[in-house]
Amino acid sequence: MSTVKGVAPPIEKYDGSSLRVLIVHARWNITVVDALIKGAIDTMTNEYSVKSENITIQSVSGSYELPFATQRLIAASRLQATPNAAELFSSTPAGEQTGPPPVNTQTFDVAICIGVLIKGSTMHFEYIADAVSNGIMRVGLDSGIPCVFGILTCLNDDQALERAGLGSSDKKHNHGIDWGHCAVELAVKNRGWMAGKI
Ligand SMILES: Nc1c(NC[C@H](O)[C@H](O)[C@H](O)CO)[nH]c(=O)[nH]c1=O
Ligand SMILES: CC(=O)[C@@H](O)COP(=O)(O)O
Repeated sequence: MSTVKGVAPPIEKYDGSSLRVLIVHARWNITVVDALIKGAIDTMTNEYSVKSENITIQSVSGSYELPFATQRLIAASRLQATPNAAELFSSTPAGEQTGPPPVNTQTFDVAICIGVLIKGSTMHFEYIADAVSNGIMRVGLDSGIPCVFGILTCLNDDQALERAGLGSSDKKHNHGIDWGHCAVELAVKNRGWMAGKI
């Protein structure tokens, strides 16, 4: 029997040709992470014309580091985009502001945080999964830049491989593809929302 699980295809054909995308990934479980990154990038470039030169890729050691690194990279990009950005935020240090930027200080339209957690013998997995999911949500809401939750939380190696399209079953599926679709849709919609369009 086929499954009811999964995301419906996007309603529109979004144009990603001017989007700027930040990918921040962990290097833990890198074989799986690499496949997920490839799935996301191929989807964005092949299906939405996102330019590869507009995709910035940065890595950190583990998934726990993803929210912090993403927050700092967004802050750094704003400083780069507007030389006097620090002054625009005046009393608050760069990176600690909440809400959308005041003017034209955004270099990334969307961030995708990619990591793979595989449960071991201790509670390590549970703590990291909880912290990372909350952290990524917080960075998105605080910065006003959508942050895609590209984290696999797997109970064993096989679950991780299947969800990166590397497994041996006929149900294997690369979730990086879904994250690519999700990133473009949210980035394009958010540009409209920021301009007051509903
Ligand atoms: N066990 C996994 C980790 N653990 C490392 C942490 O994310 C972190 O780097 C460390 O605690 C230092 O702060 N990371 C993953 O991405 N995946 C795992 O399965
Ligand atoms: C703190 C660690 O990285 C490690 O002890 C976690 O162990 P496990 O992955 O078996 O839960």
